[in-house]
Amino acid sequence: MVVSGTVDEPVLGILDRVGHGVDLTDCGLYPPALQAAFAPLAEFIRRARLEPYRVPGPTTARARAGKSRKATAERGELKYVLVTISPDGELMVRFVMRSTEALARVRKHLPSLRSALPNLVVATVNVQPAHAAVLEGDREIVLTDSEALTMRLDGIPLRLRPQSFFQTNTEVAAGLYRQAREWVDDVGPAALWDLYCGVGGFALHCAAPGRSVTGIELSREAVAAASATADGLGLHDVRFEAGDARDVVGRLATEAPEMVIVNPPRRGIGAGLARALDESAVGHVLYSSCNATTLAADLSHMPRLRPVRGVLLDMFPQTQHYEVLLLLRRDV
Ligand SMILES: C[S@@+](CC[C@H](N)C(=O)[O-])C[C@H]1O[C@@H](n2cnc3c(N)ncnc32)[C@H](O)[C@@H]1O
Repeated sequence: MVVSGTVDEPVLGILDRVGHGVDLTDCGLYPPALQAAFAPLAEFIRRARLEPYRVPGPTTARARAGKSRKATAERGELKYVLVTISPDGELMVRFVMRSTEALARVRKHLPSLRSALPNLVVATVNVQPAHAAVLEGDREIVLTDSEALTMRLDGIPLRLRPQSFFQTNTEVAAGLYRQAREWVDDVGPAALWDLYCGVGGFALHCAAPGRSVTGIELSREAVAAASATADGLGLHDVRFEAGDARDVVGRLATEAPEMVIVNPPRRGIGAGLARALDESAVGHVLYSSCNATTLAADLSHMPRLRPVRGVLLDMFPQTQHYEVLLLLRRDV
């Protein structure tokens, strides 16, 4: 939620085209248990005197002439409140602030927030000093004993830490992983790679006796989280490596698994990895994409891998975005 309004009347939601806050706390997208957190969070903002950050407004003629700096000056501290609820009903709340100016007040009043929200297990302050449309900064200050939220999907306790990626819509994510598992089991590979694996959603869902699964992901934190889940479940044939998925190009030529899952960011996997998959001995690719444009571009570099099954998932309801899961099979 973008925080706007005033310290006494904070508005949680989005900014409209002209920068005015729009209250979205009654949006039907939110699960009721998440929605129930908004009023206590607004009360916390009032109590801890967390002044909402104000985007520099449209410049006045005086300001444009350099006669008044005030008209465009940034004010306030609190930019966003990022709220995640786990399927078990636990909350992670991250306050994205311009600086650490209000940190002591956040710490001081946190106990009152915790009594209002007993299901709050992870609370952090993220410092994002830049005036840019960037959701979070590099510095994360954890205020609770716990640093991770357990996202239990189909009995698999995925560990979500602040700054790690998690699919936006947990219920749809569970459906996505179930669909992937079904198609992977139909193919029945003995060796499977999960590229761009994050905290291991696909890899851990697709584990099976006699199947070796390797997840590769850039974020070391996510790899540590995925490995901890695999260890906790006693899945010894599922391992995770920190690295760039595009660097598997060389390995694909010498030790190609029977099947590869890719779930890249919006930019897609790119021509290099797409061509390497196309030219490898990989029999099936499962491509989960949140951007059909880059998916199409990637597919154009994989002419020997034909889409044989596809499903569209409404991962981002009430937006024009969607997730696509495609099963590609090598044309022989
Ligand atoms: C769309 S998310 C998918 C995560 C995971 N598959 C899931 O279901 O939660 C993309 C992931 O790719 C990771 N990533 C981005 N660029 C990468 C790269 N070049 N190599 C490996 N991982 C990358 C990001 O850190 C992020 O976790």
